[in-house]
Amino acid sequence: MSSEISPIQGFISVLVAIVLIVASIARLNGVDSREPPAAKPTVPLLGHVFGLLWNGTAYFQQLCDKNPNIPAITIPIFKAKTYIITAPWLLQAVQRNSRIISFDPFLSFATDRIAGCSKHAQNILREKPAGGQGGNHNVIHAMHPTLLGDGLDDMNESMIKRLKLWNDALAARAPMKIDLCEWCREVITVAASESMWGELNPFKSKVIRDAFWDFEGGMNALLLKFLPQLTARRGWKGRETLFNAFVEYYKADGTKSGSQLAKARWNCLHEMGVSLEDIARLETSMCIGLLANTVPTAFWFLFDVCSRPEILEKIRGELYEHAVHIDPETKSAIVDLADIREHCPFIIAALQESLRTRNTGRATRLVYEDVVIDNKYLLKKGSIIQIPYQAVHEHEKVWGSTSKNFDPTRFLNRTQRKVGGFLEFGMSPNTCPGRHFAAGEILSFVAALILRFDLTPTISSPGAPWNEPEIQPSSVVTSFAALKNPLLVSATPREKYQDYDWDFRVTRGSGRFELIMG
Ligand code: HEM
Repeated sequence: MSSEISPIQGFISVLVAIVLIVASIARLNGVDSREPPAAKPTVPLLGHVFGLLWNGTAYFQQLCDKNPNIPAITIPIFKAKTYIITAPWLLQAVQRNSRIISFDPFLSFATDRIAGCSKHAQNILREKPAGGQGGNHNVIHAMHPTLLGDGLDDMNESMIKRLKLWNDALAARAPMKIDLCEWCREVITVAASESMWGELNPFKSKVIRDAFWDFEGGMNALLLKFLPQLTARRGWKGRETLFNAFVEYYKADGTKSGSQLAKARWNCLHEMGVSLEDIARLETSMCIGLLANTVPTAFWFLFDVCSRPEILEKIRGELYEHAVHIDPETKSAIVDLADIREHCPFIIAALQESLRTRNTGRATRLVYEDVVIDNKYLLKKGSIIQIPYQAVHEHEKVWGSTSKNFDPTRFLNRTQRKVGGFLEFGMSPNTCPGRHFAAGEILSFVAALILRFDLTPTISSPGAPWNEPEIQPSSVVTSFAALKNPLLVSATPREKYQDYDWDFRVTRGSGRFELIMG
C-alpha cells in the first residue's frame, strides 16, 4: 500500500486543521451572556490581538469610540478577558469591590518589570492574596502623611526656591527662544527632585536627568522584560544609571537632608528587610510617580492657558488681584501659593479642566475572584479591567453635551468634593498621595511664567499662533501624549514689574488643594 498523501488528502487535512483552530479560537474567545457585551473586532477572531499590537493601549479608547453609550465591553483574547469600563456608575461598583478588583498586582508588576527588584524584595512587597507579605501597601501607607502637613510644606518651600532660580535665569537671558516641553521637563524635574531628595539629590546632574527620561521613554520595551539589555537598551541603560546614582545616594546617607517622604520610604523598606540595592531600585521607579505625569501636565496646562488669550488674561487678572504682593519700595513681587489656593478658583479650575481634557491614560485593575457589579455584569477571575480616562472624562452623563470643549467654568461652583467621572488623581482606595504637591508645583510654575513673560510660538501660522502640536504615543506609565517635535516659543519679559525681584511664598499649613476627586 502506498504511504504517499494525495493532494486532495493534503488539502482536506489543512482544511480540517484550519477549521479546528478557528473553532478553538472562537470557543476560547467566547463570552458568557452575563459578562459585558463583546466588542466586535474589525478582523474576526484575532482582530483584537492585531488592534492591540498595532495601536497599543490607545486601542482601548478606540473601542470606546466605536461602542459609544455601552457602559462596559468585553475584549476576549483567547481565554484572557479584558473588560473596558466607561460608565461613572460602574466605577463606583469597582471602588466598592476594591478587595476583589485590585490595583495591587500592578504595583507588584512594577517592582519586577519597572524597578527590576530581586526576588527577595518582590516577595516582601507583593500583595498578600498573591502570597507576598504586602509590603507595597506599607510603603504607600507610609507615604500619605508625608505629603500633607509639614512634609508637604517643606517640599513646597524647597520646590519654589528652585522655581525662582530658573525663572530669574530665564529673565536674565530673555528675550530668548526655549523649547517649551524641554523647559517644563528641566525645571519641574530639578524642582521636584530637589524637594524630594535634598542636598545630595542625584538629579542635580544633567546626565541623571537625561537618564531618567530615557528610562521613562523606554518603558514599553522594558516592561516586556525580554533581554532588556538588548531589546530595551536605552530604557535599561537609563534605569541602571539612575539606579547606580541612588545606590551612591543611600551609601552617603542622602535621606538625612531629604524630605519626610524620602525618609519614610527608606525607613519603611529598610525595616521590612529590603536591601539598600533594592531600595535604590524602588526609588528609581518612584521617580515615575514624582515626574512622569507632573511634567506633561505642566506643559499641557501652560499650552491650554497660553493658547487661549481670554483665559490667559483672566488668570493673570485673578493672580494679580489675589495672589501677587507688590512692594514698590523694595521692588519685590511675591506670588503666594496659599492665596492661589484660597482666592484664585479660576486658575485651579483651569488646571483641572486641562487635566480632564488632556489625559489619555487609563486605570488598570485585576479581578481576583468572579464578581457581579451593579447587579448586572459578571467579571471573571483573572481578567483585567481597563478604565480609559478619556472615555470617563468625556462622559456626557457627567459632563453634558459640551464634554469635549475646554471650559474651566465647569469646575467652578462645585461644592461637593466628589463627582463621578473625574479620575485624574485616581479613585479610592488608590488616590494619588502626591496630588497636593503636584498641584502646588504646577500652579506656581505656570503662574510665575505667565506673570513674568509673554510666550509666543516662533513657528506659527498667521492668526493661529498656538496650533495644536502633533503628538505621538507616550510610554504606558504616562497618562499624557508626548509631542512629536519641539515646540519653540519666544519668552519675552513683560513690562509690568519687569525690574522687580520676583519670588514665591508658602504659608505653612495651607498646601492642600480641594481638588475634585473620583
Ligand atoms: C499631575 C501629576 C500627577 C498625576 C496626574 C497623578 C495621577 C495619579 C493617578 C491617576 C493615580 C492612581 C492610579 C490608579 O488608580 O491606577 C496615582 C497614584 C499614585 N501617585 Fe500620582 N499623580 C501625579 C503626581 C504624583 C506625584 C508628584 C507623586 C509623588 C510625590 C505621585 C505618587 C503616586 C503614588 C505613589 C501612587 C500610587 C497610590 C496607590 O497605589 O495607592 N503622583 N497618581
